[in-house]
Amino acid sequence: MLKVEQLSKAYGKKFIFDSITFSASPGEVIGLVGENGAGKSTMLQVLATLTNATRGSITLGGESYAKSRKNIRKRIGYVSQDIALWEDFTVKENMVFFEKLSWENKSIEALKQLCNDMKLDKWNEQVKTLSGGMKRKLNIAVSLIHNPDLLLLDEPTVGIDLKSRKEIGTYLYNQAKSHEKIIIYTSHDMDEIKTLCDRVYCIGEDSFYREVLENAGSTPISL
Ligand SMILES: Nc1ncnc2c1ncn2[C@@H]1O[C@H](COP(=O)(O)OP(=O)(O)OP(=O)(O)O)[C@@H](O)[C@H]1O
Repeated sequence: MLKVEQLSKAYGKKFIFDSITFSASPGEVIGLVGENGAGKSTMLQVLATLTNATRGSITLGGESYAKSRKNIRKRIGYVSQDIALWEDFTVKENMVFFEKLSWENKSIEALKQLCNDMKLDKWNEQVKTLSGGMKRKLNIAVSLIHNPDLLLLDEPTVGIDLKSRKEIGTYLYNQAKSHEKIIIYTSHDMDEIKTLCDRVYCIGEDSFYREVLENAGSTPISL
């Protein structure tokens, strides 16, 4: 269980969000929505331990972020909005490179299977020759190498075609359900959010998103 209590983040005197409380259980897919600048990426960065909260507490499976930061990091997968891959390396070389940096030992076969499960079959091709959708899939596959309990994805499906979007969505959904992972992801695609998410949290000024989601039959929760 991820528990976020009275979490605030400020840059200087400006609060990006203030006193936010929510939780997520293993197996849940959580959508985080809000307008540009609402603080979605900042929230994911705090949850990913990339930046510190100003106030509040976070625990993952009972373990405190404040007390066990190093250990918590091993349990988190994070995919930023920007693709973070070696463009001149092949898919295989990227997977092997990031496996060496990770805390897990995975065989080449297991790494290849991870890519195949995502319908990413360009194993021996250089990343720079892949489409944007394929790169996004590889970025997600890299984040899963160490088998994280909590997967944080910042707009994982932005700018990619419907087929790849659906493949990524289905894959992530199955990851949450079959492997009891908590997935929190941001998107501006409300159809996708409605289809995939068990729960939707709205951050910042949320009246627009609330209305769109409610009209689509979803019940978003304001943070
Ligand atoms: N390192 C930083 N220093 C100061 N302000 C920052 C920093 N990072 C983000 N911000 C500010 O925090 C606010 C929230 O930004 P954030 O990127 O979290 O929004 P977002 O909801 O993810 O937006 P988008 O939908 O455009 O990705 C913005 O006003 C941004 O300018």
